[in-house]
Amino acid sequence: MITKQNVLELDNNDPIGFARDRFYIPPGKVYLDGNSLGLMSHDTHARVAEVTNRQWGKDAITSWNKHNWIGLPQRVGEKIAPLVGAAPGQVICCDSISVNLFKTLAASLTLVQTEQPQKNQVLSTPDNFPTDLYMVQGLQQLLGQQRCELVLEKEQQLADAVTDTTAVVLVTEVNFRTGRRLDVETLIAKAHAAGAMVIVDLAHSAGVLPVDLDAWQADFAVGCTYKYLNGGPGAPAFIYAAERHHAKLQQPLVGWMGHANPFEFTPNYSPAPGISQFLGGTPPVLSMSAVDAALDAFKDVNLGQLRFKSMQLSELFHDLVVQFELTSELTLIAPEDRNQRGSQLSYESEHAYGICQALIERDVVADFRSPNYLRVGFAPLYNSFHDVYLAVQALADVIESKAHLSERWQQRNAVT
Ligand SMILES: Cc1ncc(COP(=O)(O)O)c(C=O)c1O
Ligand SMILES: Nc1c(O)cccc1C(=O)C[C@H](N)C(=O)O
Repeated sequence: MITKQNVLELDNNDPIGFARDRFYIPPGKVYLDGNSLGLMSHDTHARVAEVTNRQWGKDAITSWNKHNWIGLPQRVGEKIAPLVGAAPGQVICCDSISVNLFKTLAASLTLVQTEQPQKNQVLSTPDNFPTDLYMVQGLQQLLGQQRCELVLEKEQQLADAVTDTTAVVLVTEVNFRTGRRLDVETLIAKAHAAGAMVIVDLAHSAGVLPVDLDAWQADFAVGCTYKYLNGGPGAPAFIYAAERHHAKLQQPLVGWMGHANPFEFTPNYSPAPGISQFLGGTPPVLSMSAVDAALDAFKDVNLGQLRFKSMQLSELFHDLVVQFELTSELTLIAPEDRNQRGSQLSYESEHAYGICQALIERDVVADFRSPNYLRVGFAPLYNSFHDVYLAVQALADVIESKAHLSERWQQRNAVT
């Protein structure tokens, strides 16, 4: 039997508990939606004020040099790099995951097909996040099936589905619906043995799992900064490209910021060396500055301890769900083994939307994913064990009072 006292002890003994004070916690709320939008840190709030008040407000255009706005994509990329196991010079902050997928898909197809023109398939999973699949479909339309054909295989059979015609494997480490974490390292080894490249989507990994791109020998990776990196709504994404590919890189969205000498304004494109050639247009200075400041919340936080706490949080949540006897309404679809999960739990329920809305009414923020999943995200930087206790208490209250069955939940919001 888990008691409130046990839970408070976990908080008292939490070696990274100090990080919670770095964030604005919405007053009176338990926020378990950092897997969709991370919370704002005090540093981020202060930086946005500084950038608008002083940099833009007073120094205006001189800030490109004076405050090094122009170097933000590289600077922020270098700050993300240690969180994803990348040595310097391989990560840059820019665009959205979707746009970065387009660039890395095109670049990897070109690299593979230069040596092995018969390889035309991009292998992925039907339950990948839709934008990942749409980007391949768009490229397939543009390049034709001879150069790009999307092939889908079940997540757990992905490694065995790599064939002679596989050019690129596009994999998301943590499934956004189920929270299942894939063994990306083994997948990369299998793909490489067959002469294919791998692009890893780290949307639900960066800032919460110990990602090791260099050690895994990943070819490319993409990720967002608005979830566990807490960069803010619509914050720019990042790209990783392994250094061994830099000399031969070719990506189609060549913009002036990715030029070797953008301020020479020459008519012909010549790529900047290294990772910078993935840049397209002008960086979004306000939101990229927010990301820059948000990353300081990881200062002195050990990533192993972060992962351990994330697993403890999800385990505590589910143990309490079992203790409160809620499993007849909620079926766990995340793996039972906490090692095989990212930092979220997902439950299937006929009434998942109503449960989610009734929870929000009780100041517990989780989210719903179609058709009938309740997702609960754990952000170990700022979530406490007590948060989890309060959340499951509220969940028990929803189910006991049948608040989830209210007519009011017949109509769904546009964004869930
Ligand atoms: C796995 C995954 N990839 C991509 C995205 C979307 O990427 P973006 O909106 O930054 O293009 C999301 C969620 O927003 C996601 O969960
Ligand atoms: N990126 C989002 C957005 O711009 C609005 C609302 C939600 C999101 C999301 O994070 C979706 C998300 N990737 C997911 O895991 O469901």
